[in-house]
Amino acid sequence: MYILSSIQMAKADKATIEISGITSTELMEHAATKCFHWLHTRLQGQKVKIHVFCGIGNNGGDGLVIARHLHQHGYNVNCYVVNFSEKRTEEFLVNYNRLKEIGEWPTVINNENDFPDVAFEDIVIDAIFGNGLTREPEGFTKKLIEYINNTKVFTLAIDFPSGLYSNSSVTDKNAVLKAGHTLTFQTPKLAFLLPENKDFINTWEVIDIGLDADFIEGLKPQNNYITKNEILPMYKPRNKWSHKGTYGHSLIIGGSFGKIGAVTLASKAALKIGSGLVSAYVPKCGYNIIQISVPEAMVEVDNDAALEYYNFKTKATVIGIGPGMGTVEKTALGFELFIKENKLPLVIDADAINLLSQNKLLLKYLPKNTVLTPHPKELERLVGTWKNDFEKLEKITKLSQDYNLIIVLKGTHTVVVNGTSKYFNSTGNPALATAGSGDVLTGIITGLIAQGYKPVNAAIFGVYLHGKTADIAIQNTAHETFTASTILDYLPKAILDLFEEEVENPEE
Ligand SMILES: NC(=O)C1=CN([C@@H]2O[C@H](COP(=O)(O)OP(=O)(O)OC[C@H]3O[C@@H](n4cnc5c(N)ncnc54)[C@H](OP(=O)(O)O)[C@@H]3O)[C@@H](O)[C@H]2O)[C@@H](O)CC1
Ligand SMILES: Nc1ncnc2c1ncn2[C@@H]1O[C@H](COP(=O)(O)OP(=O)(O)O)[C@@H](O)[C@H]1O
Ligand SMILES: [K+]
Repeated sequence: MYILSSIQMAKADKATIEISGITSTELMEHAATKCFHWLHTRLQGQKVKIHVFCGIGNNGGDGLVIARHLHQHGYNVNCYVVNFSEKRTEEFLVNYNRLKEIGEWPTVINNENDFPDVAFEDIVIDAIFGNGLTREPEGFTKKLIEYINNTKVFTLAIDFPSGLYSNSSVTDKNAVLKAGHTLTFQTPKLAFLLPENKDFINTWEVIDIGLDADFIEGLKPQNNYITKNEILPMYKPRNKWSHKGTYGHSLIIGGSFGKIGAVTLASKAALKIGSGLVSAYVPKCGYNIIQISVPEAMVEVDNDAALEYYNFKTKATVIGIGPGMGTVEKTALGFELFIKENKLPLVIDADAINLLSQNKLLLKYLPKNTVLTPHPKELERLVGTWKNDFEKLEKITKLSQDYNLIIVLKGTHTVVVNGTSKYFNSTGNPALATAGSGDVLTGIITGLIAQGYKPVNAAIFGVYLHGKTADIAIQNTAHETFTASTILDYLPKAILDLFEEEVENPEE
């Protein structure tokens, strides 16, 4: 699914109106009616008090349409116009009049004295600002947003939480509405996927308003939201005449005294995702541990308690390096020689990323399409700090372009960056916030590359499946009891889920 910016959304709105011949008011009616149905399905006519706050642009127009439908269905609805400007859009005015025609006169809010009483148990619909936000809300509009936030009432935001931009950072955090749920039109918005906006975005979903798909395709959006639809075509089914050699040989390099578990998890993951063969290259102290805990894997050993020589004999298809490796001097020196000589595809994680950060000259030796899987702290060591999440994404893009790398920045919405293309993951939940889950991801991506997946696809596919295990598991287990090993237990279900049909959305 593409992620569109505000400018792209406005272009797609306009183009759809021209191409399909429907009017802008009809498009608004269609979009806002879907939002009403979303609410109606859940409320089933309950007499809860609903406050609809409308701006004076088309986001406000949506609010007016929703208020009209709520009124006509007998809900206890209060509609307000937040009068921050005298200009009104045509679609706003059409719907203002339609609301008046059915006997519902919105209350105009001109200053703080006009704020209505809002109780914790009420519902607020936020239709103040949407796609057309050009600057931060101020004056009484900002005060209204603060006022609503302070009530802690459930807030349903239409298209955007008011005050949030799609593609740039908020500078005044008090001027953004904290949405309980957001119904956004046509595509996810980049701002919803960034940790800096965690206070404003809770849950959200996309309402398909039928914008022209060919036109959107022609915009060549660079930001993507990865769901099952994008993942399924990547899947490589197995051939009847294949054998273990067909599915490659993953070599996992890492471990140090006390941290052999990381290599164990990564090796198990590479096997479980289907790598034909898996070997581990660990310090001597890890030999028995891996042999006993992963009988399917082969093991080669280096020096005693930490890697030093990197002189393995395994003829691997791909190497995953870093889990539990440590950064002591001898490991770092050996790593430098290894990187300078290596020609095999690489997945680089954890301490191997930290060693690259300590010696950035090594970056130029990495084979094209090497996958790096940093968490934010590891990324910071590599590229320095950032002012905000948009600048962070720019820094990752530059790193990816400068060295032809694929960067997997891990987090709630892990993003895979390949040059200017970005792929944000849709799966996963806080169950994954547990020791070793990153090591498992390294093994999964390595094992997919071994089987012939293009590195960028291996990264996108692996991240999706990794998150999906937690989403499936959480139906039967608690967040707390999910561990990195549970990811492996649920990999079969995550793969099988790809072939299950989605349940129809009742509102569609
Ligand atoms: N057919 C369609 O197009 C469809 C559109 N749809 C809906 O339209 C929404 C976009 O509508 P929109 O473009 O009218 O912008 P919106 O967010 O309502 O507000 C912009 C107004 O606010 C003003 N303004 C901005 N910032 C401000 C500030 N800080 N403080 C004060 N004023 C500020 C700005 O004026 P200006 O910047 O020029 O001063 C302008 O007057 C979109 O999110 C979706 O909900 C759907 O119905 C689907 C069909
Ligand atoms: N709240 C969350 N929602 C979704 N995914 C998460 C969440 N917290 C952590 N994860 C995922 O868990 C993994 C953690 O990796 P990492 O930080 O390297 O852990 P470790 O070093 O313990 O292996 C990443 O893939 C990350 O995306
Ligand atoms: K809004």
